[in-house]
Amino acid sequence: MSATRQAIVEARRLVVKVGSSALTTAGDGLDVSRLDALVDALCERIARDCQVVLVSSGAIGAGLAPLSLAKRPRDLPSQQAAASVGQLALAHAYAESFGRYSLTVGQVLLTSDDVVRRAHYRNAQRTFDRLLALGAVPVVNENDTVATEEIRFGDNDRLAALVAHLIGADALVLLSDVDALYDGDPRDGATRKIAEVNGPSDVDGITVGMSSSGLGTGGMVSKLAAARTAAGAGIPVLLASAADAGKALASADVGTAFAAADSRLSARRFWLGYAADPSGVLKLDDGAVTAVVRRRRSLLAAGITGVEGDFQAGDVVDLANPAGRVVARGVAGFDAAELPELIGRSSHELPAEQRREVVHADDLVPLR
Ligand SMILES: Nc1ncnc2c1ncn2[C@@H]1O[C@H](COP(=O)(O)OP(=O)(O)O)[C@@H](O)[C@H]1O
Ligand SMILES: N[C@@H](CCC(=O)OP(=O)(O)O)C(=O)O
Repeated sequence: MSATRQAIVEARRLVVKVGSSALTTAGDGLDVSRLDALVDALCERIARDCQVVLVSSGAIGAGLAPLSLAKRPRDLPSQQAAASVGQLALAHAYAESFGRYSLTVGQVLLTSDDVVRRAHYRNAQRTFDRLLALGAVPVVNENDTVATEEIRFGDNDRLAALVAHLIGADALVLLSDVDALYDGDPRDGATRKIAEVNGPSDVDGITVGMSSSGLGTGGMVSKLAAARTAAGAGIPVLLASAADAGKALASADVGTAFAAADSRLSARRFWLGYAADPSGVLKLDDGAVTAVVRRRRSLLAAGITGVEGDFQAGDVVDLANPAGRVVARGVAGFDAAELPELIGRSSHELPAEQRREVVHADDLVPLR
């Protein structure tokens, strides 16, 4: 067995995320027998002295039938109405199901602010720690009923990766309706299953598509992004089918395993790289990309070719390569308004008071 799968088997703190497509069907809503089977697998793992946080989608899917909606609505107010009805059904079903094992569940509904703003992040951290210390199983979802289009996570895969880092999880398990990552969308015919992902090059060139069930939101795109986020932060990830939850949680010998990067990012650097909401973009030339990404140097004005957004010194900004791809994220040392007359100029050409880094290396995180 690979070291990654071994680490998942031995994890003492685990985040498990289950998608809508594994719990609900368009016509019938919540499938309690599938939910019970998932809870059976989780409780077996909990009985082996492992703390589990469950991130569960399915509120919108579970709210469709009670509201006589035939399919997942597209507009936000209807989705929110469905989530409001469905979340109650979902929480009730989990309370009943874990109750079979005399376990208590605690509902945690998060908005992006709760993990994007640092002060809120610490607050959420304390709530999880206390729930786990008291022996309850936290069941997490996005707080869909109050999230607006702008502040929405939209997909729970990312939320699960952020929660995994937030609680210091040893591993993340993503359960869906597909049994693994494939090198192309499995609906397109001949595709190959990928069992191990040991680094970004193992997923270069594969095609990932959207949800097939019409119930899930992010499809494989968001799962892959979440797996990379967690693995990049030092947390091993297993992607498997919810139907295989028993095996995924007991022996981790199914699905796709994503190896964790060697070192765990500090809370601050993780927050900077993956949780913080960027307020603008600095466009870099090739030399600056090499300096900040490969050599971990500070970003100087000379390597910047353009500035977007209206940010202040201290705000988080994206750093993009000449093709426009975001390669790093960092804390701006200048206001956006100050930069146009500095960029492209080397330090000795600048007045003494402006002769400093635009983004200091300590405040800069390259993204995988
Ligand atoms: N390369 C790929 N490998 C595996 N599944 C893929 C791929 N590309 C697209 N998919 C689709 O992604 C779906 C899972 O995403 P989604 O329905 O959003 O799940 P969930 O509700 O569990 O979050 C699968 O059913 C599959 O059809
Ligand atoms: N918060 C939404 C789920 C959003 C979501 O990410 O769904 P999925 O792609 O099925 O994990 C809900 O509970 O319906």
